[in-house]
Amino acid sequence: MATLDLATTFIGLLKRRASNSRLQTAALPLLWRSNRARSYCSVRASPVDARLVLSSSMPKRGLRRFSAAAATAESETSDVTSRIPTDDRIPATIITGFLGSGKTTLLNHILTAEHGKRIAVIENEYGEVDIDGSLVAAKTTGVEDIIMLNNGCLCCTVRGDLVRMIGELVEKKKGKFDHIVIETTGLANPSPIIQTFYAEDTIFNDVKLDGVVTLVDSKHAGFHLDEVKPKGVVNEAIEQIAYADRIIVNKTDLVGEQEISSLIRRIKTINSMAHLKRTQFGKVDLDYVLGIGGFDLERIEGVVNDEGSKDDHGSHDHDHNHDHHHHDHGHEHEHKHEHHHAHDHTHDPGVSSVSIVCEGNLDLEKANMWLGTLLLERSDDIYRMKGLLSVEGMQERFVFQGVHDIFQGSPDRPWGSDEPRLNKIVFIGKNLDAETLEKGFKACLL
Ligand SMILES: Nc1nc2c(ncn2[C@@H]2O[C@H](COP(=O)(O)OP(=O)(O)OP(=O)(O)O)[C@@H](O)[C@H]2O)c(=O)[nH]1
Repeated sequence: MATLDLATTFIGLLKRRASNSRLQTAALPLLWRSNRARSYCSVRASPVDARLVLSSSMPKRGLRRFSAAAATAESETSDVTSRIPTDDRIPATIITGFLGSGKTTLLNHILTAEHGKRIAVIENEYGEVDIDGSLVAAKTTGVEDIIMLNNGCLCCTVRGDLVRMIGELVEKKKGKFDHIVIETTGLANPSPIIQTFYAEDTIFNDVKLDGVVTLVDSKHAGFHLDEVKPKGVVNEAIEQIAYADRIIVNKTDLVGEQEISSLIRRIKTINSMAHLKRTQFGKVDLDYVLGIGGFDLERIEGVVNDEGSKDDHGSHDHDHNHDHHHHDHGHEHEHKHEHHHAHDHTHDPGVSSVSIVCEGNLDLEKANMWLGTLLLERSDDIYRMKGLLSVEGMQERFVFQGVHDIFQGSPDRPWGSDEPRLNKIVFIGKNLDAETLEKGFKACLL
């Protein structure tokens, strides 16, 4: 057992491995209480605060993350009401979506639109040699650099290339571009690409993941979502939706309203966090896809409050007058139910969203234990999560977000005097059981 300074907001957790069973009993310092007299970077766990129980095999990755975050924090002045340090790293957007869904069309739209941003593009066209046809727009606007990765798929064989290329971009051209856009192949699973932004110091220190934008082909998506894959093989179409911050339901000119509505309902079952828009030829406002802060703690509130992905056609009749209790429970089940009946095969991808909204104060140690254990045991299955918590004795709200075993959390602004202390969490993942999650959460309430 050890107590550590809590100067970090990033803690990588070791994935559970059969040979590491002792980790299963370890809890990690996910939540921590702030202290007004202390600066962001010197918040320390005292015996009455989160007690950190660390296994001797605390992953090196986690410790590296610790120092990287602390280095950022050191330059910050101490201001408890804005604990989250300013992040001036270069934002990067991942554009993903199934084959032919309109990724390059969106990229061209981004590159030709007036936004004043200097954009570096990394395009992963598996097996393609000639890019001229696909990137016409590149020649016409302020594109700083186009890098092709065409000897494999970003999520599999060329991750090292991605790291190297981003490293080179930063080293040689820092200050010459404002944003990086990465277009993946249609068969890419976004997860390893997302994790690269946290796992590699060379990227993490200079570049931050801004968001994952997923294109969905209105006409063909249903077919791909239904596809039954061999055991252990992911359905990329589902994964691409599950990890998204923004979903663009494209090619709406090719199908009728009923088909679109049904697809959107299905998408929301998988990912209730992402905002969603219907488009033709990827025509969206640029601020819908760039500068979205999908992984920023400051923006968690927008997501958990809007939760129930926004559809600009307003077809989502989410009940905003919820009773702060069991918020989305019925909603999720309703969709799951619908899903099972809509398809009469045995395939159940089991990727869904679960939300918990509940008023009350959390016991810090119990909440740490619950979340820590959940991540140690289920981090492979929990694709993304975001939350805003009310911790007993903490004046500020505690916000967090995570992607698999990467967890980022911090107190943000103080609770208002009349503000109900509402906890809100959204999980997206595989085989999530809403009741178990809710029960576990409620057991942490005082
Ligand atoms: N009808 C219609 N066609 C579209 C729309 N958006 C894109 N397309 C066309 O669909 C085709 C595929 O679009 P791309 O942008 O190349 O799709 P992609 O996702 O980059 O394709 P891959 O790189 O092969 O995965 C092109 O011929 C586009 O012109 C749309 O909204 N409606």
